[in-house]
Amino acid sequence: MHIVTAKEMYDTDRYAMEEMGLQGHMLMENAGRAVATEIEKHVSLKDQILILVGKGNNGGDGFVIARTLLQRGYSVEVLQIPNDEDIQGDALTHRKIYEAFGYGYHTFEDLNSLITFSSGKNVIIDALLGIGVKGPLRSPYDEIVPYVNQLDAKVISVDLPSGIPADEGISFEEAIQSNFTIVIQYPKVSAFLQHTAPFYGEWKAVDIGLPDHLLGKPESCGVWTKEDVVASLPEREPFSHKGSHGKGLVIGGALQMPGSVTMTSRAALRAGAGLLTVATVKDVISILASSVTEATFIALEEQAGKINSVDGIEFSYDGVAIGMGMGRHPEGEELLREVLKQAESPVLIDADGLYALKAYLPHVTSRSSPTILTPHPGEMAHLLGVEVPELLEKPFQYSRQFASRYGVYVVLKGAFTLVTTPKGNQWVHTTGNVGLAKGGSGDVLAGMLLAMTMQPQSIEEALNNGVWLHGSTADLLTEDTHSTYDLLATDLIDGLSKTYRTHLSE
Ligand SMILES: NC(=O)C1=CN([C@@H]2O[C@H](COP(=O)(O)OP(=O)(O)OC[C@H]3O[C@@H](n4cnc5c(N)ncnc54)[C@H](O)[C@@H]3O)[C@@H](O)[C@H]2O)[C@@H](O)CC1
Ligand SMILES: Nc1ncnc2c1ncn2[C@@H]1O[C@H](COP(=O)(O)OP(=O)(O)O)[C@@H](O)[C@H]1O
Ligand SMILES: [K+]
Repeated sequence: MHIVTAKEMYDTDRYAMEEMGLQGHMLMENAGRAVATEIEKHVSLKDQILILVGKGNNGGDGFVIARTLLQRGYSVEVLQIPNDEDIQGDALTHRKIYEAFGYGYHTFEDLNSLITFSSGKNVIIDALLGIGVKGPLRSPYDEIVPYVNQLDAKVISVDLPSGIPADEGISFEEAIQSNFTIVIQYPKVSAFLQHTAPFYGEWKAVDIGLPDHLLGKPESCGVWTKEDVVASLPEREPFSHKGSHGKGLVIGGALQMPGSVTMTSRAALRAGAGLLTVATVKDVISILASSVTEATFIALEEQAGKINSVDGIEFSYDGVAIGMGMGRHPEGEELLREVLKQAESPVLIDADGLYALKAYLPHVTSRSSPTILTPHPGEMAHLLGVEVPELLEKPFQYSRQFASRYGVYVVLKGAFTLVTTPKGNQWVHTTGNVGLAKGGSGDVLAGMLLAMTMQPQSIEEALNNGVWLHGSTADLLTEDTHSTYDLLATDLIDGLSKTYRTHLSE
């Protein structure tokens, strides 16, 4: 499923109108009817519905929705916010059609009109502003929005909650807090930003008949879905052997932190790695050996319980993951450099490895094999040299620039984990839940991703399939045997079996 900016939506729209003859009022008819059909799933004939109509095309959708719902027997009133002469173009066409059906509307004079017409309504349809919103809300929207937000009614927004910009990096002051948003054709970027997504409530996209190729480019920014996983995750070949399923190496762990590397290793094996070696300090091996019985070990030189060097490792692996529980110490930088120089396989860098990476970053571009970084926002902000809130304002832009500058894959973790390829393709993940916000979840993800990168699929597919499996496992477990309070990272490792069996064995 594509994710679009306002400009991409307008460009697609223009192309459909100018090149394909899908005129604006036809698109608006499609949009309004599709939205009305979706609204029907959330309301009943007993509900009292008020549709708030703004000045632009979002308001135009409102007139189509009103006509469609009235024709289907619902109790609907319309409050048009601008004066009559300010409704123009396709929106005016649809108001005329609406009136030709014999339906009427009220016009907003001051806040009292809203107080009067919202009284007794238990559903408000927000068709005030769409992707054309610019700057802070102006009068009278700056009064209307807070009033709607304090009403005790179900609020359903059309396309996006009014006041929320479509794109990232745009500040806003107030916006409609929706219960449900019916997105027109493609979700907009703001549906996936930590500070704007909550305004949407739940959302669903409806098809208004724009063919996919209209965006004029191959799909390069979208939501990675179960269908994508099913289409790209390779099946196990009946005659394959352990070597065909990838020989992985995990470098990490310190005497003070034996747990993370344990979780990474077990997760890698559960996710499908054929063979796994853990290179760590001696004391960690004695702890690990009993819980990761399938792995082999390399004892590395150490200082004060931390890995000091990677001497003794022969880099003949299909994939390497480094950094989990390694600790932060000056030697970390040197040993990471060695790994990046010597390993001819994909190298995934996580956690403490990311802190050791910063000085070496400019040299990463010279690697001929993929380099994968899996930062959470704090680690990513450190690599970028910006503050976390600044990063979260524009995660798409920051990730894209960073991935292309250094030629790396970036898995920016969070509630909407964002995978970016060096070419700039971006995939958002909506699986996973707050149960994952607990130490260790990231270590488990690193192991799953390591296993995935060693299977016969592209790195782009591997990372996306791994993130999807990780999030879906959390979702399955919290639907069933666990809650978002008690879920442990180790539960994810064992729960992975359920995800594979439930989703991927049909
Ligand atoms: N393919 C498409 O793009 C389609 C889009 N449609 C709808 O059209 C919408 C976009 O239409 P428009 O471009 O007319 O944009 P809007 O409906 O968002 O309206 C923009 C207008 O609102 C006013 N406005 C902007 N910012 C404001 C602020 N801060 N305070 C107060 N008033 C403000 C301005 O008068 C501006 O011209 C979409 O969100 C969608 O709902 C559908 O009708 C059909 C197809
Ligand atoms: N609120 C949330 N909703 C969904 N997923 C989350 C949430 N918080 C964290 N996660 C996921 O949990 C993992 C946490 O990783 P990370 O921050 O590296 O933790 P740690 O290193 O402590 O294990 C990531 O995969 C992230 O996407
Ligand atoms: K809206």
